[in-house]
Amino acid sequence: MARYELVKRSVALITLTNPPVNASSSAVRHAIAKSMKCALSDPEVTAVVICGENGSFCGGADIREFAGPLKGPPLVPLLDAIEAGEKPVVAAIEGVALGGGFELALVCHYRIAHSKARLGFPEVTLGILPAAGGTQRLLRLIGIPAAAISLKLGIVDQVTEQNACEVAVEFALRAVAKPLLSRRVSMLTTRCPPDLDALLDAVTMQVKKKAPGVMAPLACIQAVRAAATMPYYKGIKREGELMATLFNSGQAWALQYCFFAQRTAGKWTLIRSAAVIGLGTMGRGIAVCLARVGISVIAVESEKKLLETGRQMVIGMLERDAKRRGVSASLNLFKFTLSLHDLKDVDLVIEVVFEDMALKKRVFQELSKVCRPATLLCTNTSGLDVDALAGVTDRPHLVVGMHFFSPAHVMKLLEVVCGPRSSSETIATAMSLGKRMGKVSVAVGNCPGFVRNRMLKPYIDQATFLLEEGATPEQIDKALEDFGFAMGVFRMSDLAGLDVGWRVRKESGLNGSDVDPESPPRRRQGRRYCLIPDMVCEQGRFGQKTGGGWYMYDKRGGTNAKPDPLIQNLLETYRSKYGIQPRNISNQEIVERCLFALANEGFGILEDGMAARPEDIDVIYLFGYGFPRHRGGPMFYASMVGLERVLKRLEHYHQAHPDVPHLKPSPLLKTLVACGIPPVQKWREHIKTMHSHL
Ligand SMILES: CCCCCCCC(=O)CC(=O)SCCNC(=O)CCNC(=O)[C@H](O)C(C)(C)COP(=O)(O)OP(=O)(O)OC[C@H]1O[C@@H](n2cnc3c(N)ncnc32)[C@H](O)[C@@H]1OP(=O)(O)O
Ligand SMILES: NC(=O)C1=CN([C@@H]2O[C@H](COP(=O)(O)OP(=O)(O)OC[C@H]3O[C@@H](n4cnc5c(N)ncnc54)[C@H](O)[C@@H]3O)[C@@H](O)[C@H]2O)C=CC1
Repeated sequence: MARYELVKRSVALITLTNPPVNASSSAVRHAIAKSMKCALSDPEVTAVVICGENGSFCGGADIREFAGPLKGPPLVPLLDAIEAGEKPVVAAIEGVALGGGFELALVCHYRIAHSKARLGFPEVTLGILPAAGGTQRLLRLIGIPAAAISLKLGIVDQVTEQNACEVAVEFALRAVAKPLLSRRVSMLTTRCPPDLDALLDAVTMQVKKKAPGVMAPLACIQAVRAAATMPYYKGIKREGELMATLFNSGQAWALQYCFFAQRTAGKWTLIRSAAVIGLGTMGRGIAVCLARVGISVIAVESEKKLLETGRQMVIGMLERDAKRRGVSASLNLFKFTLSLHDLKDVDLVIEVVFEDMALKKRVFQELSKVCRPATLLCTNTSGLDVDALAGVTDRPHLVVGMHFFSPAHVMKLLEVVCGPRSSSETIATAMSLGKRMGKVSVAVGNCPGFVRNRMLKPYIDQATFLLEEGATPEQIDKALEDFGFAMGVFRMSDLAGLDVGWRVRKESGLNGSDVDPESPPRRRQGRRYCLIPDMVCEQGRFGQKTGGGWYMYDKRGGTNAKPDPLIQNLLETYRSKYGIQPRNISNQEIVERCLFALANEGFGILEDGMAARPEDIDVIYLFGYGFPRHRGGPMFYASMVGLERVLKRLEHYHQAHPDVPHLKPSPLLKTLVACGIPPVQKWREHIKTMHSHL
């Protein structure tokens, strides 16, 4: 519910993690209390930054908890303790800081807000008032006749267009030596106009006229009067008394009921029940994603033993997930079966069996027979033709790809693969189901590899070509990690498992018995091909899961990657076998070749109409491959480097490696350069004229 980490050696970063709005539930309050204790007692820590995950600081108290008895640490003492602490605490506000979230920001000694952040006390709309010192502190900070803009009012210390958390960390480092006394808002005196009584009377009149009979706004005015006329400790007591009256009033219950009713009414959904076929690596995670949002799930396996294993795994995952979120596991939503006939009434099916077209076709034919005519049929294939599957059903318009990424219950990205016959309603339903499951859904076209994996191929290819030419996995990874990736390409491949790509290459005739014996060395299907990844796999090295891949690990499943002399040997033998003279390769070349090849494929995808706009590609890479957010995504990065330069460098590299088609600049890149290099947001205008599959 809150992540605690040390950044820049001495700043404790506390990240609230309670999606969707990081409401301060009892579990979140508990985690804040624990993290603050840690930060204040650790001599290494000199300052603290509090932020929220997923672009939202904190949406206030968890309103769902208002119905039951107060659990977890009460907010007022928790907030008072933060303010009284001897280390500077900086709030990094993105998205919303509302209600209790704003109160949390007010006890921090400094506030850094993104320019689009929204701060405020919407409590009156829930029939209550900010009762964790909010009325008392805000008034002390801005005075009674408050104006309009938070920076001018002095609510925030800095407004930024950048990542608020990063700015706050730098700010915190500078705040370390400064005195904290004047930063404790509760110690300030409220600035009052001389005619306070007249002002409050006039506001009372206005409120009574505008909202006759409504209690909360009037209570707020009384709290304001307390802030103006009483010392903090008395003011907060008054605030608490007013809250107690409101909290137990029918008005508060009614208004809170309206809040949820409004959201429930908006939740008209086609999907109440779903089926998942195949409980392997992906199927389990997908089943958990569905159940997490209250959809009943029928889970299907092919054999009794596998069904039992799948069941155990799903239950374990659900229980761990529920524990982490402080809710009870929704086991009753599940039914496990071996028979597809049990799926006759479900609203949607997600097929997650082996990546085998013949098998998937058999499953889709069968589904076509057993499911009611309106059931949506989805596939999690990572690259097979969705339309070929649609073609074997009686309802091609209801067939769509829902491409999750591993681990499916964790990874945010969902590619919704639109076949040429998928109807708009089918696509919209899959997109909205993705959103409901908390995914970032992006509609993509039906081409081999779709968007993420199609782009990944040239990126990985470049990395392996660089190995042939003289680089090492650790050198390439270091260059990419310095660029901003959490993991370079080889560490990432070891994490994902090398066998998947190996199987795909075999199936596409790139290695194994199907290879044309006449193929010249290091060439396949008319283009350059690096054999090193296949050689690594042939040694049973599939990455972390086998204890070795591009690196060695202390054990199977280990995560601590160490350079492996065996790989070094393999590279040297390979180079001498094929007469390659290793050369020194600069980090610049590594970054350019990997990233420009990635972006170049992105231009190709836009041109083919397989993604609707560059923003979609960037979002896919941010959420589906950990592309460094501060670089904006591969397409935005290309625009920042300058399209002309990207074009020139690609031309240069393509000239040096003419047998690598991925380095040949895409026609769209050339068009954009020719038409004056529009900013990324305007590329769409130049793509519109081309054929879109979306
Ligand atoms: C005696 C001492 C006692 C101490 C008492 C301490 C006093 C307090 O601490 C008082 C409080 O904070 S009361 C809460 C104040 N905060 C609010 O009123 C914000 C309410 N939320 C919003 O305005 C919008 O959701 C928001 C603007 C945040 C986002 O809008 P969107 O349109 O993007 O999204 P929604 O569809 O509205 O919401 C998404 C899902 O989140 C749920 N949710 C939102 N805010 C929540 C909240 N504060 N608590 C619990 N659930 C919340 C919302 O219900 C929706 O859920 P689903 O429908 O299931 O998806
Ligand atoms: N593993 C990954 O990282 C990703 C995989 N995918 C795709 O998801 C699909 C599944 O992949 P994984 O979960 O990794 O495979 P897996 O091998 O872990 O699981 C497949 C499961 O399907 C079951 N199965 C096979 N035939 C069946 C049938 N007729 N009825 C019911 N169950 C059946 C198998 O017993 C097995 O448990 C593939 O299409 C794959 O390309 C997509 C994204 C990522």
